[in-house]
Amino acid sequence: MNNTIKLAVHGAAGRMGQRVVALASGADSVEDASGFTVVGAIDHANHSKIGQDAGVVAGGSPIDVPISPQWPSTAEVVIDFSLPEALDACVAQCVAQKCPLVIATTGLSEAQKESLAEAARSIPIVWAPSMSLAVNLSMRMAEQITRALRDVAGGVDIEILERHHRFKADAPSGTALKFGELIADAMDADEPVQHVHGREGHTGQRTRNEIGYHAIRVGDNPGEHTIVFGMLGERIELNVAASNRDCYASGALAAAKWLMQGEAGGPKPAGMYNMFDVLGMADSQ
Ligand SMILES: NC(=O)C1=CN([C@@H]2O[C@H](COP(=O)(O)OP(=O)(O)OC[C@H]3O[C@@H](n4cnc5c(N)ncnc54)[C@H](O)[C@@H]3O)[C@@H](O)[C@H]2O)C=CC1
Ligand SMILES: O=C(O)C1=N[C@H](C(=O)O)C[C@H](O)C1
Repeated sequence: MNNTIKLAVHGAAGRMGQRVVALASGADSVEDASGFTVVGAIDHANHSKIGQDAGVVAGGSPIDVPISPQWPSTAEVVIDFSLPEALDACVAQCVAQKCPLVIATTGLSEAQKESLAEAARSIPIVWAPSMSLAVNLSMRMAEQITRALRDVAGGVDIEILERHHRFKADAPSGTALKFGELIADAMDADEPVQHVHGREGHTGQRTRNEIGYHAIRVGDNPGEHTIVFGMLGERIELNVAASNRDCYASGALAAAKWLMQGEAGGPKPAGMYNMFDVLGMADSQ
């Protein structure tokens, strides 16, 4: 009897989708990736790889699952690495099939975030802009540093630098925005925090109440974030960088597995979860 988790990958022909398919189908031996069977490899109907074996597209052996726009009826959990414009249909399908969902796609609109919250009333969803352990740990560290420096004499200027590959479609990264959101909360400022995206021209002096964001697009960088805490006379730079995409793929697989491990033996109850929940860092602020 096959007790593996039946997984469908949405955006399966993309850079990330390929790595999820490769790890989940055992092309490399990664602990978080064991115990899955890929039953669906979904991509856009016009993608040039439609009809090709998803395992081969991902650079491995055939797995007998074609890249297809069709949703398999057998999927028990779905991992999405696609595009904002593809996400609504994916969420609707998962709600219709009552299928737990891991959402990794970034660059969502406010309306999409609201419909995710609505969907999470009927299915369990893990939604996070970074599935990486190191990034999520760094987010907790950034919160701590922010709190520790909150009352430092002379103040602290916090700027977020992110570097990604030239193909990335959204800026700043979802991860940079999440760092900023968490840091803004930890600043606990009297005035609303201003989120300033890049600077040009006669900007005037930097205010104390802002977080700056700078998006760098270079070559094949799989993702790097640096949080600069600049004071008068010294600074801290918190840097977290991926060497390749497998930190995100294995994190997404860990999230899918976590969703399938509810207390009653089935999936987790409907609700919106994030990687802090998956990694056991929800209370470690
Ligand atoms: N949360 C995380 O840890 C990470 C999130 N990401 C995010 O994941 C997303 C995908 O990233 P990449 O794989 O680099 O992009 P990509 O462009 O290589 O892949 C996206 C895939 O989605 C497919 N797609 C487009 N429309 C579709 C539709 N209607 N139905 C099904 N599939 C469709 C595309 O054909 C493509 O194969 C981005 O938003 C990126 O920011 C990327 C890495 C890590
Ligand atoms: O597009 C990418 O590549 C990545 N996107 C995510 C983001 O926008 O934060 C996560 C990771 O940094 C890689």
